[in-house]
Amino acid sequence: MNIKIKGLSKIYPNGHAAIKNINLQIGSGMFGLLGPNGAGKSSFMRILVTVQKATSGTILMDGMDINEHRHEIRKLVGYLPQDFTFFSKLKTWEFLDYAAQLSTSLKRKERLAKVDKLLDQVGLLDVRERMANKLSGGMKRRLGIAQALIGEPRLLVIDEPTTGLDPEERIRFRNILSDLSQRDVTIILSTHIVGDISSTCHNMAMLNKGEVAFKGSPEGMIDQVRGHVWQIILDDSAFDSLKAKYPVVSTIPVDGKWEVQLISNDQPHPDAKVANPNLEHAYVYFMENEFGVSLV
Ligand SMILES: Nc1ncnc2c1ncn2[C@@H]1O[C@H](COP(=O)(O)OP(=O)(O)OP(=O)(O)O)[C@@H](O)[C@H]1O
Repeated sequence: MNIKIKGLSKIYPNGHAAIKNINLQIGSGMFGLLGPNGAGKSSFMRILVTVQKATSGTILMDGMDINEHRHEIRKLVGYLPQDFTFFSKLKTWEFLDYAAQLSTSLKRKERLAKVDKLLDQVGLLDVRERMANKLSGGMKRRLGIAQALIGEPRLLVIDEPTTGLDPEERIRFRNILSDLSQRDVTIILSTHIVGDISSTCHNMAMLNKGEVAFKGSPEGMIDQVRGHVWQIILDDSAFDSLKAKYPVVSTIPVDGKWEVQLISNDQPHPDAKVANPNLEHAYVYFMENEFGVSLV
């Protein structure tokens, strides 16, 4: 699916501008939307899946205006919201079968075959008889993905799927997403976890305070910070004085001192050496306003 977003803004009735003049183009494959809590990711995604309307701007999905073709577009979209909840009295397979009845016109036998195929795909076939509300947090998210996929959407929108998952479940979830992205489907994944993006997405945007702070590839975002990440070993007092001035991205205790990585336009200390940047560094760099330091 080809999505063109032009001049998109959302102002809530209380006057809060949650998203401001967003312009983006999103093609097939996995697209990551990175940003801190409150950046406007959920507002943006709810507009994309037609759950709420923008205040201004346009979205074209394969040339169809989202406001004029809401009904058709809903059939093309699968959505896993951040606060996805379950019907407590349904078994795992029953829950998915219920979702299938809502979003497909398949006959019972085909439907049940599809339910089991999807449960297998997300690694839940072994627990198909378990009550859905008794699944672990990670399993619930995977069932959420299965329900979003059941109608064979061309666009899959997933809001903060890995928040609160343990590292093993997070990796498992990322692997499921990577498998999905091999198909001809557009997946938009929102997250505040940098690792979700670096391990799954070739294209991305970073939102900060409702605005697009960066759009491009993760490598492109890392390139922007090259030469601005510095590494240095400091004692307690030197560390205290530098951390008051510069955004610190990592600290490792080494022999009673600190190995520190920080972001600065200029060499922050005579002993500081330029370090190799990663996406985490770039994220901090593009959040510079949070630190009141102008780095770009
Ligand atoms: N219905 C609403 N009325 C007023 N303000 C809202 C409403 N919904 C969201 N906001 C505000 O808009 C901003 C963006 O919220 P949004 O949920 O879109 O951000 P987010 O990036 O998804 O963050 P989070 O991960 O914390 O949900 C926040 O400041 C939020 O408080």
